[in-house]
Amino acid sequence: MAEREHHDRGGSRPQRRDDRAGGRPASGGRGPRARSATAPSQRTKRAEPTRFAAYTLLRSVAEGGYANLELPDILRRHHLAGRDAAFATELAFGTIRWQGFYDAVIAQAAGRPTDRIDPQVLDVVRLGAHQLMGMRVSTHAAADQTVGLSKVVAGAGAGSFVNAVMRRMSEKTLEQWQEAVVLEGGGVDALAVLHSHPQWVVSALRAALLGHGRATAETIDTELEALLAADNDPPRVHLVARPGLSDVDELLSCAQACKSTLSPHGVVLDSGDPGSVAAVRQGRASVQDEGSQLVALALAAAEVGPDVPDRWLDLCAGPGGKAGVLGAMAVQHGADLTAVEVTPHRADLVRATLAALTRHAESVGQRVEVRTADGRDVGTDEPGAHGKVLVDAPCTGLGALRRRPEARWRRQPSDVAELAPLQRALLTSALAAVAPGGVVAYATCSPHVAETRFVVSDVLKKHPDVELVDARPLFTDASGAPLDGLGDGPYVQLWPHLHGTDAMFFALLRRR
Ligand SMILES: C[S@@+](CC[C@H](N)C(=O)[O-])C[C@H]1O[C@@H](n2cnc3c(N)ncnc32)[C@H](O)[C@@H]1O
Repeated sequence: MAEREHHDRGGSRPQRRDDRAGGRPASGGRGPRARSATAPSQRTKRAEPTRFAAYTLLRSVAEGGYANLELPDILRRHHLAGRDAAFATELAFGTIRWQGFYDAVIAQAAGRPTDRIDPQVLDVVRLGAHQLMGMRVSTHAAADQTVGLSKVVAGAGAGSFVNAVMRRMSEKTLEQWQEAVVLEGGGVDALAVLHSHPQWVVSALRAALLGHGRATAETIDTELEALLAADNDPPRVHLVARPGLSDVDELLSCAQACKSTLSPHGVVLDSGDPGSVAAVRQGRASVQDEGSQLVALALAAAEVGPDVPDRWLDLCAGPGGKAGVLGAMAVQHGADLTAVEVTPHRADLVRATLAALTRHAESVGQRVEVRTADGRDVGTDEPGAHGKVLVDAPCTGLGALRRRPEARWRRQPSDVAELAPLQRALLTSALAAVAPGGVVAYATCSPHVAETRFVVSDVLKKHPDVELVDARPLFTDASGAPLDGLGDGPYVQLWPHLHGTDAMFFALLRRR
């Protein structure tokens, strides 16, 4: 590709304001950009495949698609692999993450609110903004390719507008744009623009850091900025070797990877496609965040009374990531696993995820079963039948924003209230389904206090026969050493900016 030498994924995000305080220049070491004075008629008239693929992904997301799910097909259709696929992915995902900040910049550069810009043209300009401010694409290449893309997707008439906006955006450094768009008064509103999060999400994360004891009045500003910045860092790909089916050495031997420092069964991929790893293709290993691995391993390690049944239950299993680890650990402990999922197509995903494990369990005389059912009924249907139950509750996913670039713009504050009764009902059902002496783990990939502590404390009020267990000793790193920064207990809250994991919440309840 013509401008290949300008592709640099090392500096793929707008720099934080903190970086300026350290004296580093904005935009990855470049000063103010040279004005790009090329007339639109002299710009390219074609769309280069990586930009076109990124644009296609943005349009799919605008129409309700999920970036992670759409990406593989779009890359295939545009024949992109290796560095080109990585460039297109970062261009699209980074643009979606930084959309809030870029829209504030674009509104000023265009002299009109973004809702008065044609949505297709707006997406093209957002991609241009990310090339200018988030990736080290040269000003000329970014402008040329962005104008070319606009002509292809929106007609020649769009070229002049896009050319003008790109020129105005390139007249300021990132640092100057941060100054220009930040809202007066600072606080949550300013952080929301600077770190490209909706305001309500910034407020919820602020409350979560305080509510879980991670931050105090003195440290909250620093902690919150660090957490928001971590949400904008593209996460690395982690694999888990399902215990008994694969191991870390096998993954290291066939992938460019290094050992996880957090999970004894995990590796961190340096590069490459997880689908090229045989163990992943065969369902003996899978892609999984380290925080999710730790949650499944913690429940597997939890002690239960002597007479509890050798039956473990995953009450909300789709698509089966934690069930894969929990089921593998169950088989090693001589227990069976039942994975329940209410949505039929997600239950099918769980079946596919657990196929290799199911065969392995049968070969040693045990059972791993997937059931399409409502988890809220299991407690009534099978009271006291299980020794360990996982409730990985449906939640807002505010702890996994870095993995799902569009999620922050889709979620609404009302989602929290809407999910609340379901979360309480599932935990109540789990407590009915567990035998005396058995344990229930309640987990979410959200640190929102209303989805975590409040759910557990509400349900506990109605269950005098249930006690909260300090979950912190169950969370150890890959060497078995206690994990730092887990809070004051008895709950565990992981944090992206501290542990490098999704912000998983974990509570352990034991039925007396
Ligand atoms: C957070 S996800 C679980 C993720 C899963 N544990 C994993 O690691 O792959 C929550 C799941 O619960 C399912 N769910 C929602 N309501 C449910 C219900 N009433 N009974 C069972 N599953 C439910 C959702 O469809 C979703 O697949």
